[in-house]
Amino acid sequence: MSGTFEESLQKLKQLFPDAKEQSLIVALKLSNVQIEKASNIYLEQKEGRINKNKSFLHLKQPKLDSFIKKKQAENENSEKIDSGSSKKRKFDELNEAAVNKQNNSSNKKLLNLQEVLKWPLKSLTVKKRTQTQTLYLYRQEDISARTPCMLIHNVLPKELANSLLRIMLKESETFTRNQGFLFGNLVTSPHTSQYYISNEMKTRSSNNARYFPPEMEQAKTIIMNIVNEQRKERKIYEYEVQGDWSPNIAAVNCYANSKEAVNWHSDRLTHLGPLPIIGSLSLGVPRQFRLRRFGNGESNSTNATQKTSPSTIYSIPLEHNSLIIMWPPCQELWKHEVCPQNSIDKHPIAGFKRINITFRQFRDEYGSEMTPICHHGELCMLKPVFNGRNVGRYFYSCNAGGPEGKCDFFEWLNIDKRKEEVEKLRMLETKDK
Ligand SMILES: O=C(O)CCC(=O)C(=O)O
Ligand SMILES: [Fe+2]
Repeated sequence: MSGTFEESLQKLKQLFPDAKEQSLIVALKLSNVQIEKASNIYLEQKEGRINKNKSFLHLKQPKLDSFIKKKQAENENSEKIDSGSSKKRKFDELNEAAVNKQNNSSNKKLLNLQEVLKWPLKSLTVKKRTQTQTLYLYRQEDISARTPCMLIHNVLPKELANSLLRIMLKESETFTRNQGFLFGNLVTSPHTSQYYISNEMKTRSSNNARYFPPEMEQAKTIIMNIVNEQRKERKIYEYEVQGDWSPNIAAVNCYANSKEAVNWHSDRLTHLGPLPIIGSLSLGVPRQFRLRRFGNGESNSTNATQKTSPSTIYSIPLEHNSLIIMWPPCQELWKHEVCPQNSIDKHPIAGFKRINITFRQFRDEYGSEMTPICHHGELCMLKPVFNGRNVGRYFYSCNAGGPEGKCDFFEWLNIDKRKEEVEKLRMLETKDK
C-alpha cells in the first residue's frame, strides 16, 4: 500500500470514525485515491442511495475484488463519455488533469495561470458541453432577475472616474502577468494585474501589494456606501460578513487590447471567506462581462438562480465608470469571465485598454495564520462544494500539488469553530492591550 494511499485512508478514518476499514478502502480505490470523491462514494453506499445490488458494503473479499475492477472500468468509461458529469468537481479535475497531462501534451495550449494561481483551477481537459445560448442583459431589472449581480452606471463623479483611470493606466505599465508552473507546464495569464491594499491595512505585511492611491480610497468609500445601502434590502447569509461590508483590498486588472481576457473562474475564497461580496469597477474601454451557473449545481440560493441554467451565458456590457456588484452566492454557484472580443470601441482616455478594479474584503478570520498548510508545506485554498449532498460546505485543499504535482490534502472548514477561535484570539488581544 503506497504512503499516499495509507495517508488518505487515515484521513478518511478521521472523517468516518465508525466506518468499517474495508468499506473505506474500497471507496478510496474506487475514487482513485481522491478523498472528497471517496467520502461521497462511501456516504452514498451507506445511506443506501445506491441500489442494494450495486452496493459493496455487503460483499465478501473475492467478490469485492471483482466489484472494484468492474467499477473502475465503468468509471473510466463513463468519464470518457461524459467528462462534464455532475459528479465531477473541481477537486477531481485537478487529479484528472495530472493524469491527462501525461497522455496529452496538447493540453499545454489550454493552460491558463489566471485559473491556477490567482483563481481556482479550471479543468485542463476539453469538455463536451451542452449547447449554450448567450443572453445579453442591459437593464438592471433583467440582470438582477437572472444573475446574482447588480449593475450601476456612472457610479463615480465623472472627474474622479477619469482621474482614477489615468492613474491606473500609468500604474498598469508596471503590472505583471502571472506566470508559474503547473504540472511542469509554464502558464501565463492573458492580462496583467496587481494587488492593492487600502491604507487601514498598512500594518499588515503583504508581499508586493501596493497601497490604494487617494482616488482609489475615494472610489472605495463611494462603492462601499452603495453596497451597504443595498444590503439593507437584501438577505444577509449567516456566514457572510455581518455588519457593514468594508473593502480593504483590490485586484486591479489591465486588459491592453480586445484579445486580453480572463477565463471562466469564480474568485478565490481563501482570504475572503464564504459568500463574499465583490464590487467591480470598470474604467476605459467597455467589455462584455459574462456569467454562467456552475454545471448542474443544485440551487439553494437566490430567485435568480431558479430562472437560470448552466447552458445559458449572460453577457453584460460594462461601460466606463460602471460598477457590477457580485452578491453572494455568486462565487459559490456561478463563474464569470471577460472574453476576447473581435472589435472594441476606442475610449478617448484609455485607447483600447480597460482597467478593472475589484474591491474585496479580506477577513481576518481567513488570514494566512488560520489557513491550513498541506503536507508539502503549501498554503491551502478554501473551496465550496459545488454540488451533491455537501453543497453549502467548504473545504481546504492544495492547488500547488507538491513535488509530484498531486496533493491529496483535504480538510473541511468548520465555520462555527473558526468563529470561536477568532473570538478567543480577539479576547486575548484586548487583554494584552
Ligand atoms: O475584469 C473584470 O471585469 C473581471 C475581473 C475578475 O474577474 C477578477 O479580477 O477576478
Ligand atoms: Fe473574478
